[in-house]
Parts: sequence; C-alpha cells; structure tokens
Amino acid sequence: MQWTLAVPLKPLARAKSRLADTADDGVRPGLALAFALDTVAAALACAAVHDVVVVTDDPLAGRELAALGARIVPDGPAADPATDPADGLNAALRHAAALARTARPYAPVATLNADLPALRPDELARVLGAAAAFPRAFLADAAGTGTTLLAAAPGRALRPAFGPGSRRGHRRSGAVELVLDDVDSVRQDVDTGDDLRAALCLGVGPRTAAAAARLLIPGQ
Ligand SMILES: Nc1nc2c(ncn2[C@@H]2O[C@H](COP(=O)(O)OP(=O)(O)OP(=O)(O)O)[C@@H](O)[C@H]2O)c(=O)[nH]1
Ligand SMILES: C=C(OP(=O)(O)O)C(=O)O
Repeated sequence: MQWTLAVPLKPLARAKSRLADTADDGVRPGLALAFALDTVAAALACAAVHDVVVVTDDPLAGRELAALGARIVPDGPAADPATDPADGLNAALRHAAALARTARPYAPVATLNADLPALRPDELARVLGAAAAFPRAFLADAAGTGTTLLAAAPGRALRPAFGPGSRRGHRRSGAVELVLDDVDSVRQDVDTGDDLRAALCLGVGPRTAAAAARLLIPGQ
C-alpha cells in the first residue's frame, strides 16, 4: 500500500517559537526550513510513500520543498478559532487531505509533522505498515503528549485534532494508538532546545546538521 502524506508547515517567520531560547529570530526561520527539508526528503525516500503534499503559505519553503519533489498547496480557508483552538493547523490538514483524496481517491492518507529532522525512511515505512491495519491510527510524539503522525485508510476521514494534548484527543476520537519499538525518528519532533539535542543524538539530516552546527550547540 502506498501512502499520500500531508505535511503541514507554518510560515517560517512564525515557526518554532518555542526554540527562541536556542535559536534567535535571525536564524530560527532557516532552522525551521532545514527541519522541513530533511523531513520531506526522508519521507520521499520511503518505499511506502507515493507522494508528499506540503500544505504551507510560505513562498520560500514552498519553492525549496517543491524542488525536492513535494507538491505544494496553500493552507486554504481557516476554521472557526472558537470551535477549534488549533484552527490553522487542523483546517490546513483537512484541506490538504481533501486535495490528496481528489488526486488519489483510493489511497491511504497520513499527516506527518514537518519538524522531524531525524526521520528515517525505514522507520516511517514501519509506522505506515502498522497503521495500514486500522481505519484511523496515530503515533504519539517523543514527549508523550502530542502526535507526529495520523493515518486514515482509503475512504476514511482523517479528523485531525492536533494541538496541545493531541495524543489524548486522537485516542478519544477513536484512532488507534500505534505502539512500536525502534521508531524513535518518527516520534522525535523538535519543539524545544532539549528536543533538538535529542534529535541530534539520533542523527539528523544534512540540512539540519549544517544549520545546528551554526548554532554551536554544546555537546555537538
Ligand atoms: N500549514 C500550516 N501548518 C501549521 C500551522 N500551525 C502549525 N503548523 C505545522 O504543524 C506542525 C506542528 O506545529 P507546532 O509544533 O504547533 O508549531 P511550530 O511552528 O512547529 O512550533 P511553535 O511555534 O513552537 O508552536 C509543524 O510542522 C508546523 O509547521 C498552520 O497554521 N498552517
Ligand atoms: C501540534 C502538535 O505538535 P507539537 O507537539 O509540536 O505542538 C501536536 O502534537 O498536536
């Protein structure tokens, strides 16, 4: 089974705000772009992935990710922030999933965060292989409260519920939590300086390695 992946990416100038103590305003957008490029490059190299749709309103990121082979779509209409606190992100994912389904109606669809710079294609293939057994499934992030991947079988709506505490939200929505060994690279999202150090220990892709080297992170 070959998947379409929808990867959401915030405009770079606003992305990765929780990394402000590790990377200042001048370098953070470049770091967020490096994470996204390494994430998407690894996803495109995964044997279980047919195509990657990046949903972003950022023109520079759009150009660079398109050059890797991703399809770029804009965020689309936002939902009502009163009913959905992660308004922008979940609306963007619903929009991307709908476009993906138009292009490939019988394909399974999964979302993957753009901040997984240590992502390994073989580990992603293992997660997608496990997800294929369920109508909807998800993988918790390394911190244990969020979600890095949400998957839906052909004909099933994704129903993304990303945002603070999304692990619990996805569980409550009926999605099956995937509990797998040796898929750390798919779970290690980077929100904080500690997350970045953990990702560097796992081994990041070349763009993140170069960007992180410029930050002179102790222990590198
Ligand atoms: N297209 C799109 N992607 C989003 C939006 N909000 C968040 N994302 C992406 O969703 C994933 C998880 O987002 P967060 O961790 O909440 O946001 P972040 O920019 O990565 O980090 P913080 O600013 O520290 O919250 C990342 O890949 C983000 O780029 C949005 O409004 N639109
Ligand atoms: C939006 C999410 O990501 P993060 O943990 O990076 O905020 C989430 O896990 O639902």
